[in-house]
Amino acid sequence: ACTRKNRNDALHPLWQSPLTIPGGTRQSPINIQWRDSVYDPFLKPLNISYDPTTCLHIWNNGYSFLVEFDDSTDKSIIVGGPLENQYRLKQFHFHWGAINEWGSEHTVDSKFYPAELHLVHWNAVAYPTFEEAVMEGNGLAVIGVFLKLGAHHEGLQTLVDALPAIKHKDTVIEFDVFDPTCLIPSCPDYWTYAGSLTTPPLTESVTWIIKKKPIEVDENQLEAFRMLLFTSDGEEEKRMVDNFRPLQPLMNRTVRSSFQ
Ligand SMILES: COc1ccc2c(ccc[n+]2C(=O)c2ccc(S(N)(=O)=O)cc2)c1
Ligand SMILES: [Zn+2]
Repeated sequence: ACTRKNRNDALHPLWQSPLTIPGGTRQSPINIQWRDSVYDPFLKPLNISYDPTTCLHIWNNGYSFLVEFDDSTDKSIIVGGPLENQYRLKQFHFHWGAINEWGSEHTVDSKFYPAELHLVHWNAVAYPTFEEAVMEGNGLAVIGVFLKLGAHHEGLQTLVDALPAIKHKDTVIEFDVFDPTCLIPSCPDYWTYAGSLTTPPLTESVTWIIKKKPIEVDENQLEAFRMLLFTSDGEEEKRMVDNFRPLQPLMNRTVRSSFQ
């Protein structure tokens, strides 16, 4: 039997750093208790306008796979909702489980979904670079969309077809045109709360916007996520699964809803 020096060996490198931010008061993810969320009539509809040609590439960064966008202009932005001004789309990625019983980062009334999509935007009005925005309380806005097992998702299949080419960590392929709007439910309802990045550097810079309605994907599409690897080509293979952070304490926060 193999002997591990310590438990950390078992953990993906991402989690070998401290899991908690000392003095963290607004960490993510959290459980969203539907009946404790507070309807805010002043929340605006979220306005999403993405230019599909700003899509650059899809890559495996060793903790998820992400599709990155050219964020040097205001061509792909979100505005409205709980946000003070517009935020630029930088990338989207997913978190998922080894089986369909879990995988999402946020939960709703303690229910896990098999996966969760994060569309990451930054406040280019207030800050000159993404790296600076990551360090500021109003620097980032992430739209969270739950994935549930159900019908085949046509838009997602375009991504799924590219995954075999980025099986290993640090592999990347061109991705010329993709409109992530097809991955966002048309139902306008969302919850919103002040939180953090869910991977290091775990900075408390995210306005979370969690869509109430999930999108449906089929078993083959979820299985395609699970054939990705955390590891580089030539290393001992470790399947990329369970890349979600444990739930964090709500502490002194209220989750607001855009719907009654
Ligand atoms: C300043 O150094 C950084 C900054 C950001 C980094 C990062 C490493 C990985 C991911 N990021 C991210 O941008 C990032 C991390 C987590 C998330 S999440 N899962 O949407 O909270 C979104 C984006 C390093
Ligand atoms: Zn994420």
